[in-house]
Parts: sequence; structure tokens; C-alpha cells
Amino acid sequence: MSKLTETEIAARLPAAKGWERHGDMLTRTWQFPSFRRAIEFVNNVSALAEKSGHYPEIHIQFRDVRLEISTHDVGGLTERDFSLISDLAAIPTDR
Ligand SMILES: C[C@H](O)[C@H](O)[C@H]1CNC2=NC(N)=NC(=O)C2=N1
Repeated sequence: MSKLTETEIAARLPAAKGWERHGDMLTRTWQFPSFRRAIEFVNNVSALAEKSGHYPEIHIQFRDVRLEISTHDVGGLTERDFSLISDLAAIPTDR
């Protein structure tokens, strides 16, 4: 999978609502009502990552979960990153 160009990234960012771009990385933080809820979310993320074979960095700090997404193999952002973000939108975060 090849690196997306700046133009291609700019075209995909509006669909990645709530995500921030930091260079070669897309990041988003959620705060859950409890540690247990945070871990449930992480478990859902891990199942999705295994299914797609694309793995976000997962940072857990009590009730806060931050995901960082990048394609390390190519040192940039690829379609796989945006595809993972769109899959992640199906995970409930408000229960
Ligand atoms: C061979 C295999 O597809 C690669 O090692 C994959 C696995 N999952 C990956 N996930 C992420 N986020 N970045 C990668 O570069 C990556 N590489």
C-alpha cells in the first residue's frame, strides 16, 4: 500500500470527523465514564484491528483512550489508515 499524497489526505480528512492529523499520524482521544468502559472500547478496537490486520497504537490512561493510526511500513498515511478509521466509527462509545 502506497503513501497517500497531501492532496489525497486532504480529500479524506473531512470523513475522519473527530480525528486530528499530526504529520504521518491520525489521532483521537475518548473519555469514558469508567475504566471498565474504556477497556471494553479497547477490546472492540483490538478485535477490529485483528480483523483488518491494521493496528493502531493504543494509549490508556484511566478513563481516557487515545488511538494513534499510521502505516509504519511505509512511514506515512495510507488508505488502510482511513479505512480503519471508518471501521472504528461502528464501535459504540456512548454506552
Ligand atoms: C505484513 C503486515 O501486513 C504489516 O506488518 C502490517 C501489519 N499491521 C500494520 N499496522 C499498522 N498500523 N502499520 C503497519 O505498518 C502495519 N503493518
